[in-house]
Amino acid sequence: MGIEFRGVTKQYPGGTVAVDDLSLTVEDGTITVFVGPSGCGKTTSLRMINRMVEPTGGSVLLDGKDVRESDPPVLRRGIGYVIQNAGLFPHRTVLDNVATVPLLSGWGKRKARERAAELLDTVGLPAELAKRYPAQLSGGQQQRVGVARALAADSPVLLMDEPFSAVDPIVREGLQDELLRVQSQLGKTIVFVTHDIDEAVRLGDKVAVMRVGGKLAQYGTPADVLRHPVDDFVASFVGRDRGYRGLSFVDSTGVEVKDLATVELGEQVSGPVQDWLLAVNAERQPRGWLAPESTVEGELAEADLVAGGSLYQQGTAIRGALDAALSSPAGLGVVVDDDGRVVGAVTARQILDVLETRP
Ligand SMILES: Nc1ncnc2c1ncn2[C@@H]1O[C@H](COP(=O)(O)OP(=O)(O)OP(=O)(O)O)[C@@H](O)[C@H]1O
Repeated sequence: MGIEFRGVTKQYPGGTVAVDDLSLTVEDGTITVFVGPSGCGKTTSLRMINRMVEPTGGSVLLDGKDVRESDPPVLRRGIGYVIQNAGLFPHRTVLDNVATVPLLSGWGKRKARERAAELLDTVGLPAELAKRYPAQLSGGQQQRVGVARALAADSPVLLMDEPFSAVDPIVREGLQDELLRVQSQLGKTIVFVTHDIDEAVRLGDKVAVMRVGGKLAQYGTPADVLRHPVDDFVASFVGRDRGYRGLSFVDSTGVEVKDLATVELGEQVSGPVQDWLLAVNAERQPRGWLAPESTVEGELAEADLVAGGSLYQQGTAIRGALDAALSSPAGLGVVVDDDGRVVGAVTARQILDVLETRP
């Protein structure tokens, strides 16, 4: 179900223009992220979709129909909504929090609870948490309950307002992965608000960058926005390291994978080794590096090795190859196939050369 903003403006009674002539289309079944500094009108834009805020100009269309033609409570029942800190009911159990919307929609108690239990599983929460109260969960777990509750409406549209901002970066990454996984199964139309550009490019099929004054600065794919910012505002907002971030979207064509000498764990290594030598297991999966000048007594064991270096899976974006090369103690990024077996190695120099010669 697509969403269209047509020349939408919101001026609050005090005179603040929170959103100024916003026009964009959110495609059916995609994630669109509204991103921008504090006060640029992201939340106001989101809330005009479910009529928590009414525009003062223009119109919002849901599936081609002006939202003003729908009664707000009916409209909202059909649109999932997730906010920061989850907004859970403190005196209801986790299960009943999630079952709320199905109950409101007239499902029987048992069916609503069964559905709620399924959804807790969908968002990766163990069943034993169902009977707890929200205060007995971690912040990340509460956010998952919030997402499960929003999914319970089984609506094609989901609005998410900074849902993951209150949790630490590691937990946030887990929640983002989970959202992407759930989305790959459910294919909802999701509008997501954040002030974090990393989150925006990670989650969005499209990213709408807004500036204070409620103006849309740029609307495009994450790759577009990172690689071709339309003006200085967008360029500075996406940050100086956008070149590096942008590499997440660049394929690795032209990067030649070089052969790499390896030694298998359990083998005898005679004399001190000359150069960094990659140790692999019987499946040819990398286990660590043998440092130059090191000598091995008897059979090569894990204890002889220096750990380190991320692995680059062949065929994925070039950023992974650069990460692998830069994080490797040997200066050689280890390239693996789908099964994690060593294919060869790349150097950072090679990757930079390829990038420099590209248009
Ligand atoms: N109910 C209101 N009455 C008056 N002004 C408001 C109201 N809600 C928001 N505003 C103003 O409208 C502008 C946009 O606010 P909005 O909350 O949409 O921005 P935002 O981009 O979501 O910001 P943040 O990231 O800080 O939440 C701000 O200047 C804000 O002060």
